[in-house]
Amino acid sequence: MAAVDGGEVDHLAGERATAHFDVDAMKVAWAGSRHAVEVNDRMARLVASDPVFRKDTRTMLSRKELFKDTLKKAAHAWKRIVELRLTEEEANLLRLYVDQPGYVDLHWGMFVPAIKGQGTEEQQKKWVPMAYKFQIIGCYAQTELGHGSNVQGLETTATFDPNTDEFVVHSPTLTSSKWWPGGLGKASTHAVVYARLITQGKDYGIHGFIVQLRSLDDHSPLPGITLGDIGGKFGSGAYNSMDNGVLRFDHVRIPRDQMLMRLSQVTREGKYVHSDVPKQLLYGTMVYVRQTIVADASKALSRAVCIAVRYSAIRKQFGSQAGGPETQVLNYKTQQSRLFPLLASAYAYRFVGEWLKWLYTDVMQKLEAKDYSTLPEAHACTAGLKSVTTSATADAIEECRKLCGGHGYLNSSGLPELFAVYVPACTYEGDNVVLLLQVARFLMKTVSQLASGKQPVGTTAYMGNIQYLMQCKSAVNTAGDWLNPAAIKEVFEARALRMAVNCAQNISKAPSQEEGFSELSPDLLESAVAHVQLIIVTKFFEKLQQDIIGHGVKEQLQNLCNIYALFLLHKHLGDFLSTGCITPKQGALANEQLGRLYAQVRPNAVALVDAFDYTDHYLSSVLGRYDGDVYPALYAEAWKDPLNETVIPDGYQEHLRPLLKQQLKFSRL
Ligand SMILES: CCCCCCCCCCCCCCCCCCCC(=O)SCCNC(=O)CCNC(=O)[C@H](O)C(C)(C)COP(=O)(O)OP(=O)(O)OC[C@H]1O[C@@H](n2cnc3c(N)ncnc32)[C@H](O)[C@@H]1OP(=O)(O)O
Ligand SMILES: Cc1cc2nc3c(=O)[nH]c(=O)nc-3n(C[C@H](O)[C@H](O)[C@H](O)COP(=O)(O)OP(=O)(O)OC[C@H]3O[C@@H](n4cnc5c(N)ncnc54)[C@H](O)[C@@H]3O)c2cc1C
Repeated sequence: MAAVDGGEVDHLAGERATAHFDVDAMKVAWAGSRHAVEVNDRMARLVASDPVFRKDTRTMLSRKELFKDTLKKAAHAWKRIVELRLTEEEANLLRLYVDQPGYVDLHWGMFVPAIKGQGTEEQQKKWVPMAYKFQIIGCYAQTELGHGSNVQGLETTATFDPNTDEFVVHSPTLTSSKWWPGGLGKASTHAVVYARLITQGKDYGIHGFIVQLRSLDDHSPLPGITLGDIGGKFGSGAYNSMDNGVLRFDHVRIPRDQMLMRLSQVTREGKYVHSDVPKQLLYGTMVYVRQTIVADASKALSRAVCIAVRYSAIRKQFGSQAGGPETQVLNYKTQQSRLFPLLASAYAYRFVGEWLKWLYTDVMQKLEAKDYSTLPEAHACTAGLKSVTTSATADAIEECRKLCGGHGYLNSSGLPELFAVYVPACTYEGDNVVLLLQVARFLMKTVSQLASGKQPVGTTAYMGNIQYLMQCKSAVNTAGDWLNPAAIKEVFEARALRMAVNCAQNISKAPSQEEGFSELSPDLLESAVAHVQLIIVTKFFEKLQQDIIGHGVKEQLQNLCNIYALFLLHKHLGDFLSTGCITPKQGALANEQLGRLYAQVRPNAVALVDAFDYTDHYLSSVLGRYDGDVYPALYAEAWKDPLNETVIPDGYQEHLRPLLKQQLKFSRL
């Protein structure tokens, strides 16, 4: 049992008893291995049992209190990591379960990877150990007030001065102020700063530099540096624990060797030298983080779905004819058709995230061997999957809130905070529309190369089957035919290819490629989404080909995979019909099959969310409690609100009493 802090009575026991599969084996399938289940469980319990990591009053804290609490938790987490000599894997999980965004996320998630990816061996030797020991705290300072998406438009300058062998870092305009970097506002001592490199009078574009921002003695900003927090953000608690910051430089000097020089160098004389590597490797840290964001999407989504499924099994409304029991809302077909596709999506994102991690590692190994051929594919996959999974997850968390009715709107449900903390994922690390346009660009390039006979590889390999896919018609005849993976794959491939080819044909009619791309960009977005959804569906099918152990586990995953695919088909029916991949009748059959699959998931729903193995501490939701004892928890939680600290509210004497005593008379009455 995962819940370390659940009650004694299991109100969901009846639901758990109806499951047709081995939940422990499903935990292994979800986590990836038995080892992963064990280490996740151990770290989650470690956090849940430590009073410093409590978070039940987080949404009631002021910004200052919340920030201080975040500093305390980060320091305590580090203390525990050192005391217990945790491995890197354990430490990362411990931080995950602490579950409060803070400067450490950017320190480990971007500052260290940026130095590792873009620094020379010598630079790594100097900076990485200091960062690993927390002798310095770093952040990733790229975005500016005036430019975020358009990285080439950044204005901060780093001008080489050969007289002193230094770069002079400067913010020439208001819009060049660094704006947004997490951890910058109050915590970081250092940053990887992206600035235009100018040497010998020439602008060589954006490069990364390590810049010290604050004194290591008293934490005050160094001379020439202006620093602050950019202000409160969406929602209570949530991302306000993070000190997203503003930074300005007034001719700040740094040694030449603090330019990250793995990709290009400036010599002592000021000569610019570019290595024989693609310049896009400068964006490598973003590719790395996008890949981790896809894995995070399944975490956030599964968390919301776990709350909504458990609560929907407890919540009863209507249905009693002659004094009998009311209906669990989970039994309503509408609830199922809204909730089960989200459950299926959580599993789909988990497996595609696993695959993306593999792809990223594979590409990195190839890059080490100077093989850059898979870089465009890695960029397109990370950008596309980041975009599709975060957009769907943000929408899904809000849907789960609605699925929980009125109580979902209470902070104690955990859903408002989860939504507020998650929704910026659609923007940070690349705005989702901007990223999809990158995928579309990649697809248009691939389509244009088909004519020259170039065989596409990787996730676009299906495009090589153009002769067939442009004219095939689905052979589905009955609802049951939609359970055939080949039938599903064929229509998803045909839809994606036909949408891409349509776009390419329409672009070619425009006066220029650029104008055509711009004019067609709404269609290009849809084409990119179709391609990315195909990847997710394909990777789910591939997962099912692997050795999956445990009674009934594979059958459940097959159902979820079919639900994910057929739900998408139903949602994007217009695409499938307008491209002629299926007929209206076949669309209706898919929907019929979807209803049957929901019925099969129903008795397994609670067990399928139990397989996520979340503690009550991590879920932090009275509605999602493992024991299902929702009502006493909701009732008790209300009394913790600061408004209930006194029976008579503050302000009664000044504002309520005079009103009630009619001391202020309305002259016309
Ligand atoms: C209960 C509640 C509590 C819950 C708590 C939960 C706790 C959770 C913890 C949460 C912690 C969160 C931690 C995450 C922190 C978030 C961190 C966010 C950090 C940031 O946002 S950093 C800033 C990121 N910025 C961006 O992403 C900018 C986006 N813009 C770009 O990437 C580029 O500028 C863009 C759009 C790609 C355009 O670049 P440009 O140079 O103009 O390129 P072109 O379009 O002209 O393309 C040229 C060529 O390059 C190829 N290309 C582009 N990018 C890449 C790449 N990355 N890799 C490889 N190749 C690339 C492109 O395809 C073109 O190729 P061609 O062959 O066509 O020429
Ligand atoms: C919570 C949070 C944390 C962040 N952390 C960091 C950090 O640690 N470090 C850091 O450097 N940055 C950080 N950022 C900044 C973040 O990376 C940028 O905000 C993000 O890349 C989007 O850029 P933008 O703000 O310039 O949006 P804009 O590009 O200005 O987007 C505005 C609108 O324009 C549209 N748009 C833009 N370009 C195009 C186009 N070519 N075609 C069509 N539509 C377009 C977008 O879709 C969007 O609708 C963070 C942001 C947030 C919200």
